[in-house]
Amino acid sequence: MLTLTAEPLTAEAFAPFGEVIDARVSSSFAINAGRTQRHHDLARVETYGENAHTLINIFVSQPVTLPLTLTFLERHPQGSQAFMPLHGERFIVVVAPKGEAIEPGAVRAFLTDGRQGVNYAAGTWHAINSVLEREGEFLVVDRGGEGDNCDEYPLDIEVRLA
Ligand SMILES: NC(=O)N[C@@H](O)C(=O)O
Ligand code: NI
Repeated sequence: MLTLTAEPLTAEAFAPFGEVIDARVSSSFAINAGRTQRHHDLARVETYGENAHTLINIFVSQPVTLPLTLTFLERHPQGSQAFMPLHGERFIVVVAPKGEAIEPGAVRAFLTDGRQGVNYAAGTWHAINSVLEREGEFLVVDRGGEGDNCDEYPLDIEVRLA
């Protein structure tokens, strides 16, 4: 069993796995006659393969209990996957670098603060959506198209909060 303590999510720490989506720290420019600040191009949407196209979804997830116990990580080789909470929900992010195998020492766990979303780059290993405290509603942007786009890697992980 791999036991991890979730660390606060930062863009720098998450950079090898994708992007953190956070209007508080991203640049913006005024549009709509100055009434709107556009936080532009915050994450790279990747869609590969036959008939690949971008999907906009909403995930409604039931909360996990702590410590979070996982039996696998998954990856989407044909596309990225972004999760943005719609009501300030905090969630646990567990990731590992792209590759055919996962090195347990390379697995990282993060805790979001409610204003952060994440975009998993295509092929990045990650835990399924793991929201804390209450039912969560997430805007999810990922890849549609032909072929299988979800690989699972068996790994027993326990995640605690600091
Ligand atoms: N399977 C699915 O659509 N969701 C997972 O990919 C996930 O990361 O939660
Ligand atoms: Ni996923």
